[in-house]
Amino acid sequence: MNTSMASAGPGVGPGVGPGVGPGAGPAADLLGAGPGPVRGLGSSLGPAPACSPPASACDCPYSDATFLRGVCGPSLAIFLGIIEMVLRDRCDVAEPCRRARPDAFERRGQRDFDYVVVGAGVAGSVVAARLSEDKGVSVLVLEAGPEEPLATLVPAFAVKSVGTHLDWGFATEGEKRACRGTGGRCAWPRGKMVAGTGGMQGMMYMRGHPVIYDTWERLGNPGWGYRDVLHYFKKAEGNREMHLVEPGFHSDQGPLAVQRFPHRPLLAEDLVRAGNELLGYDSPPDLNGGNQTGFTIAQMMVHKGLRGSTARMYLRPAMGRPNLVVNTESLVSKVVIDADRGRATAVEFFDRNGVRHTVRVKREVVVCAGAVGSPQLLLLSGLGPTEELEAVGVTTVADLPVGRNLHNHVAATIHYVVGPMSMAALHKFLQRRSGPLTSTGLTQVTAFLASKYAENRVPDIQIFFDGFHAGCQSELQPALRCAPPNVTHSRGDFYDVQVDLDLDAAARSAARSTAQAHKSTVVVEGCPMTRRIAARPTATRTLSKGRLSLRSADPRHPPLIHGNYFAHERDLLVLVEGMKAAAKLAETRALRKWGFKLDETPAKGCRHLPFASDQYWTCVAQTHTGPEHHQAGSCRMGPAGDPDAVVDPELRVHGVPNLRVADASIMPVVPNSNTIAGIVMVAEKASDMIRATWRRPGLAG
Ligand SMILES: Cc1cc2nc3c(=O)[nH]c(=O)nc-3n(C[C@H](O)[C@H](O)[C@H](O)COP(=O)(O)OP(=O)(O)OC[C@H]3O[C@@H](n4cnc5c(N)ncnc54)[C@H](O)[C@@H]3O)c2cc1C
Repeated sequence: MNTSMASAGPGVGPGVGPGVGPGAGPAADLLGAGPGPVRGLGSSLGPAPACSPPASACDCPYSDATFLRGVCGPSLAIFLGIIEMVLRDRCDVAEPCRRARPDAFERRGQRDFDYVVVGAGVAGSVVAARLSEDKGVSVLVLEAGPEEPLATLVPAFAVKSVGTHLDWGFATEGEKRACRGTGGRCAWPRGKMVAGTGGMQGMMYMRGHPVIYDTWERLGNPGWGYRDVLHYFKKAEGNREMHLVEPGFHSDQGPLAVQRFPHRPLLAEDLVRAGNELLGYDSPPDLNGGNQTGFTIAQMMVHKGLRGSTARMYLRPAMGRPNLVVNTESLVSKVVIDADRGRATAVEFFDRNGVRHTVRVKREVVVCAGAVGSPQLLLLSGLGPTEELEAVGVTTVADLPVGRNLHNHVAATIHYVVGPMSMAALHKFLQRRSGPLTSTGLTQVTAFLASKYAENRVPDIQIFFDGFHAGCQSELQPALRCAPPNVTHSRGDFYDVQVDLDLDAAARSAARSTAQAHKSTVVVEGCPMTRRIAARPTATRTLSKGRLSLRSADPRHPPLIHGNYFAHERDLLVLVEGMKAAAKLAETRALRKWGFKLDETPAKGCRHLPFASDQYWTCVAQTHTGPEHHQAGSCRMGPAGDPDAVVDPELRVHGVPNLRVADASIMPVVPNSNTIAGIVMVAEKASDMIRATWRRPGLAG
């Protein structure tokens, strides 16, 4: 699975309150998390309350939504609990004075706002920060989940909140051709917290091929072609490694910090070499530049060793603004629409105590609840296919194809055969923001390939990698439990960073100095260790379309989701090509020296088929489907008259112009890559369009 304080740290640059600018004092110096301007966010930020470490001395009360201690079972609960506690005591990490609260709305006592933003996820955080730059307007953000927990900021725990109370835990139903191993149900984790799914994702920064955005434009959406949206990619991007990327495509001025992890296993470099050996490339290209084909160590959304979610990079620097209120643990249940006037007039939500509130909206509602949450809310508000709404007792306001055009990438995992988290690692992380806790291991490597089915050689396969990351004992090979005597961890049941690093070095020198490769086994201090590395080829230009509808009119019930994977046969054919390409990697010179070998243990449910045949890979894809996490399109953008369109090219719901949707759900076609870069672009452009609307003569309120 693919999975930063500085600019968002105690100081937020020019225009900030007292004592928090550059050189603001001991916090910055001690922790190496120096404050600096949040570039691109303007200088209109209001004063932020000062705080200074240690956190027990931080001036603002903050209650962290802990989750880590539960993820590895009882044996590690104490160790992981300590990590959470230590993080809480770091003021620069915790930023307690910039946190949203579940009682912010009540405390403010204000019952009407110019803008109400639903969801403080990837897109919502950007929209809220941008709209509140205008001092004369008021912005309320309602987020169903709690604040972004501290442990989610540590890259090594990137996806550990999946399956916890921070995950909506959605699943598709009735898949006929996919997820057969799990009864036709594919898991769709989605983040329920400030930062949204951006708090549980792998941090990879990938935009997708220009042709995707040109397709959006061709489908009737002027202003969304690549030449136009490039401006917004750049507006958002704060690239800290401009020397690595192609001139003309990037910017170092935006709030979203983009750079490679400070740490990577040695194997990562060889994996890239192996891939480019296969493709005949000398050096990895900038996959966000002019050529999207090849293998690379990707740039990630990280800053100073911590996850750079949009909540951290956009929203928190804005939290001191008097015109911005962010209320957590608030489930929005309905947008109230005056059908006669075609206008959204209010938003209803339930607070953490289950009490219902109504907020009046003076200008616009901006729905940023994600590819599942946004269509669900529109449906609950009477916007959707009449028949479906009537079936659950919701009165139709406008008959719109909400929930259709839902689509996603699809993957399958293949394994190759070829350590543990300790106090030492924690120390390294806290002192220098270095070491394995600051990365996600091999997940920082990715590749884009064009299968034989690809149109115009535009990549239709992305490969992700996994392995060499912090994990629980259950994720390890049994042999790893044999702990060498010098292991620094106390119980021998968690990846030890020390071992991890030594293992890399030892494996390399062993493989180099002795021709007798240990094949899948390396020996460290007399302890035989086997590792399982995974590659996850992913079909990214999928043609299969699913749908989302209401299960009931109760906003607390999850919607019905039909992913409809592999409904279009080409998606499966492309994925099988991707699996074959990934299998070939094991044959490269660069990886053979590691004793890399395809794991030939037949996959459950596919043992009857000849290993590595097309039928075998097809069976693996359909049985052990990787349902992927790049859902999009469920409130599709398109012009008036397009029967598939829910929002117009300015992201206004057709028929309700002061209700916009801005997130992954508006994408007519999902990018052929990870999605966040594209979503942030959408949110930046949406914010500009909203602000421009209200600057028009006669409209300013
Ligand atoms: C395990 C995993 C790994 C991933 N890795 C990557 C990666 O490496 N790179 C990448 O680019 N993408 C990655 N993704 C995909 C990416 O995280 C999502 O595409 C992205 O977060 C979606 O953004 P969004 O703004 O559309 O929705 P979200 O970020 O999900 O935000 C929606 C927000 O709305 C809130 N909400 C929903 N309904 C309501 C309601 N009724 N009332 C109030 N609030 C509500 C939610 O709680 C949430 O906070 C990954 C996803 C997963 C699950």
